[in-house]
This record gives sequence, C-alpha cells and structure tokens, in this order.
Amino acid sequence: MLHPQATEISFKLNNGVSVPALGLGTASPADRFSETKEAVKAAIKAGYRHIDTAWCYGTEPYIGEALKELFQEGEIKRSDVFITTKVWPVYWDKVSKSLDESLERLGIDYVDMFLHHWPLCYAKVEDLVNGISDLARNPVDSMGNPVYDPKGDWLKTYMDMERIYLDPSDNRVRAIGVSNYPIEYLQKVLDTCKVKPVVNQIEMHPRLPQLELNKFCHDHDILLTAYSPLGSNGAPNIKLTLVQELAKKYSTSANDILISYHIRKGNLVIPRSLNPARIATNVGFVFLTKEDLEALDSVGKTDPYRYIDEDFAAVVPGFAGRDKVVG
Ligand SMILES: NC(=O)C1=CN([C@@H]2O[C@H](COP(=O)(O)OP(=O)(O)OC[C@H]3O[C@@H](n4cnc5c(N)ncnc54)[C@H](OP(=O)(O)O)[C@@H]3O)[C@@H](O)[C@H]2O)C=CC1
Ligand SMILES: O=C1O[C@H](CO)[C@@H](O)[C@@H]1O
Repeated sequence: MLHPQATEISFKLNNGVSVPALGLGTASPADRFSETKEAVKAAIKAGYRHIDTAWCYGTEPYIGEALKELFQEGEIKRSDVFITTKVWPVYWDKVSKSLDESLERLGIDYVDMFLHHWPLCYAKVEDLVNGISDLARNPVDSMGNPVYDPKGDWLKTYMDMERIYLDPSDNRVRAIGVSNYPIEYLQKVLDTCKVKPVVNQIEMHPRLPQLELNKFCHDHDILLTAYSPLGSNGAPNIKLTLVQELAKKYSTSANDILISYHIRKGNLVIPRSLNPARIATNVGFVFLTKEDLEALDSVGKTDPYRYIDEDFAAVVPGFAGRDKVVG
C-alpha cells in the first residue's frame, strides 16, 4: 500500500486552522544557534511546512533569516508555512511584549500558533551578558534554586494570550495553546477561560506515552504535540529494542517509527535536527498497526523516562526535577 510522507499529513485544530503533523524542532544547542538557518531551509526544501520555536530558544532570528531568504527565493510564501512560538515564564505578565519580540526576531507579522511554554512564573532577574532581552532565562538564587515571582499567576498568562486571540483588531496569532500542562491545569483553563487551547505540547515518546493526558486532551478536542520524540540530545530512543524491531519489520528507519507513532495517534510531532541530510530523510510515514502502537505504549510501563525534567519544572504537578523520579 502507498502511504503519504509525514510532511504531507495535516490535522485540523479545534478552531478550524489546519496544521502540518510534522514540524521541525529548533531548540538548538547554544553553540550551534546559527546552524538553525540552514536547517530550516533544508526542512522547507524537504517538504516540511511547520517550524516550532520559542522566545527562549535564541533561534528565532536565524529562523527569521531563513524565512526571509525562502520568501525572496520564491520557495514558499508566508501562508505556506505554519510557525509556532511560545511565551517563556519570565514574561508571564508580558505576553504582548513577548509576542512582539518574537515577531520582530522572526521577521513576520503573525504566528500560526502561540503557546504558553510552562505554567509557572519566574522572577525577572537582570542578566545583561547571557540573558534574553536582558533577563535571566532561568533565574536561580545563590544556592542554585529557581527563583519564582511570588506574585505570579500562571493562569493570567493564558488569559492574556486569550485576550490577544479574541481581539478582532489584533491579528498577531491564529491559534493559542499550552505546553507542559498537566490534566488539572487544563481542567482549570477549561473551567475558567473562554478559549480552549488548540494543543498541549508535551514530552512524549514510547518511554513516556502520556496515555491519560492523551485521553483527556482528545476527549476535549485538544491535540498533543510530542516534543523530544527521539529522546532529545543524541536521540537515545532510536536505540530502543522495540523501535529497532519495528524498523526492521517495516524496512524503514527507527526515526520514522518514532515519528509515525505520534502521527498515527492523531498528534503533532516536532523532531529537531541540524543535519540537512537527516532532515531530508526523516520524513517517512509508517502505517503502524493498533498492536504496534500498543506495544510502543507499553515501553513506558516497564522502562519509563522523562528526558526533559529540569529543576524549575518541579513546581508543576507530574514533574519531579532533574535526576529525580522518572515516568
Ligand atoms: N515545549 C517544551 O517545553 C519543549 C519543546 N521542545 C521542542 O521539541 C523539539 C524536539 O525536541 P528535542 O528535545 O530538541 O529533541 P529530539 O527528540 O527531537 O532529538 C534531537 C536530537 O536527535 C538528533 N537526531 C535527529 N534526527 C536523528 C536521526 N535520524 N538519527 C540520529 N539522531 C538524530 C539530533 O541531532 P542532529 O542535530 O545531529 O541531527 C539531536 O541531537 C525541540 O527542538 C523544541 O522545538 C523541546 C523540549 C521542551
Ligand atoms: O522548550 C524547552 O527546551 C528546553 C530544553 O531543551 C526546556 O527548558 C524548554 O522547555
């Protein structure tokens, strides 16, 4: 049977906006930020039409350079590509400013999806050397503990995003959503706010299948976006025994199994690579069976692991902090 490439599959968000299932992740290592420009160009030339970034990644200007050249070369026009960015918790009460800074760095006048990066509120601590917009990205005290804003209210961030989305004179965002929200926080948004998030972007892969969150989100017409699908730096999930077996069974790559796992479940997925050859070939779609999906889900029961569990996240239910409880 012939199957489409992963780059050819799209889903509808709950507000009717169409989104390509496969996006390019751009949380590049700091010493390789500038390579993001060529990665984005390679991705677009390979058929990707969805780029995931964030105010805090430091890669928005390089994505902006890539887009400018792609538009000038006539490769794509703005409406052909779906761009996601996010508001970081140091700007929990500066949502509009965050969005303007992202748009300026990206060189565009709207984003397709604007996400609340983490439901927590950092303090604003000046950092003129390594900061973003002169603020420490992850403020810590003298003991290395995260410094939160005592007046912070994570729900205010979402409500400010909602105000921008609902304002008919403001065309800066086509859809709003969240990231790293556990079920109880999503429920609070559903109970309190007018606009349902279109997605919840979370870490998800066979070692962290997030089955309850999947059920909750799909029951409420919220899509999930799987981040760190390969297991983040070095792509350790590629070595998982079951993933290797399925790659052999379907005569494909382990990468394609890890990506198709999410798309077959109706979710979005945003693998990162700075390697143009990999980007060009990481687009195969495998029509995994129900049994394959269940087997992949069960890896997380016997061998659970959360790769992105930074200390600052421990205030969010379900996150333990680096090197603490897994799963
Ligand atoms: N909302 C949130 O809080 C978060 C969002 N994200 C988003 O999700 C994206 C993806 O997650 P991320 O943590 O970056 O990690 P991924 O799971 O996408 O893995 C990235 C790593 O895999 C390597 N890689 C990619 N393809 C292959 C391949 N075919 N074979 C071998 N190695 C490969 C890359 O190296 P190379 O470059 O050499 O190919 C890189 O080291 C981020 O870039 C970001 O956009 C990520 C974390 C948190
Ligand atoms: O999106 C994100 O990326 C980093 C890890 O790569 C994490 O802090 C943040 O949630």
